[in-house]
Amino acid sequence: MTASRPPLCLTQGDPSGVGPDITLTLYSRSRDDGEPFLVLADPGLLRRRAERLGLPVEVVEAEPEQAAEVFPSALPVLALKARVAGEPGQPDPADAPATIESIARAVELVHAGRACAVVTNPIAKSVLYRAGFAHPGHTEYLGELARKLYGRAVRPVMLLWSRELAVVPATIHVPLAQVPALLTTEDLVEIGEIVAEAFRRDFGIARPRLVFAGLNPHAGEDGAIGREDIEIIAPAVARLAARGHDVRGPLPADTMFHAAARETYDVAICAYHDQALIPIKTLAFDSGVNVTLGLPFIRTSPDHGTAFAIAGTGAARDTSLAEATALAARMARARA
Ligand SMILES: NC(=O)C1=CN([C@@H]2O[C@H](COP(=O)(O)OP(=O)(O)OC[C@H]3O[C@@H](n4cnc5c(N)ncnc54)[C@H](O)[C@@H]3O)[C@@H](O)[C@H]2O)C=CC1
Ligand SMILES: NCC(=O)COP(=O)(O)O
Repeated sequence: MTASRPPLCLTQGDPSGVGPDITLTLYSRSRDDGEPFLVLADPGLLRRRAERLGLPVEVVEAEPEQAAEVFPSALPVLALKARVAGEPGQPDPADAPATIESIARAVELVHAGRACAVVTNPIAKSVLYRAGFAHPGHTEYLGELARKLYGRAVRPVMLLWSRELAVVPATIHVPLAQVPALLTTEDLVEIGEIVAEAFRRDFGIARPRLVFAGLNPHAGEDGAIGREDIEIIAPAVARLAARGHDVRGPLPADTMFHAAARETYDVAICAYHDQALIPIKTLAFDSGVNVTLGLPFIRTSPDHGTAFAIAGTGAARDTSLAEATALAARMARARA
């Protein structure tokens, strides 16, 4: 950790999910030598959950500037305006305003230079939708917040990163039936540029090796099983190659994720959510990190969701959150 760098800012996530559990667990085991963080949450929620889990964690209200000093002895929490019920496993749309407030204020803190990165805890999209939340997920909401606060166009791109595999879904939280119409050559080129720049800047890879997955079985089998691979994805690959990128594709998605194939690239850009997330969650569920590229600030998150069934039981592993905080700190160092 660097004393002069502002702290990481963790959001509350859905208060009925495992976010409080993994935050408290990570704090318990990293307070002595870990990267200091501040949590934007209802302090009462964290106190109740710590007691339930039997974790001897003192929760102290603090400003971001006090976080590094407080961290070794107590969990620093910047209190939300809203209080939450946060009953483990019983999500309540009435708690949604606090969940949303936490995300929005975390972005305000990084914008003001009071936090070095946003690390989000999991939200349940359907619970927020029921409360009127108009964004598909964090990724899109963070893009909207960034546009407003920073006053410029932002194209948020979802990256799921692990030591085993890194993947980017070109389309994210959309119905599968809409995917072919949403894939455009221009958008894929823009995503490829954003991904290549991020791997250079944040991951220290001078010339990242990009591959694109095909949309159709066998990448369309020369057009016999769908033409999107030829008409949309291949031209994007050609355009990126012409700009000097190390890029291949479209590759048949069924044969590009085995061990030897993964050695040949740094990041796979996939056509849709599950094409990208199934391989990484199979290989690295406990250590995968969700990163939003293309934002004017750093955002990471554990790759898993709210896991309501195990919230408050002590069964939630904090390993993915630990990787998310470590990666956010690494990115902050790379950008310093
Ligand atoms: N970044 C985010 O905010 C994300 C949010 N979600 C949301 O989470 C909700 C639930 O989604 P699911 O598909 O059920 O996925 P999930 O990741 O919450 O759970 C899938 C399985 O993994 C287990 N699991 C998850 N995290 C774990 C942990 N830390 N330790 C041990 N076991 C763990 C769960 O108990 C369950 O068996 C959805 O509403 C979805 O929108 C899902 C993914 C990411
Ligand atoms: N499956 C990934 C996921 O749902 C996370 O999305 P986001 O909330 O980070 O946009």
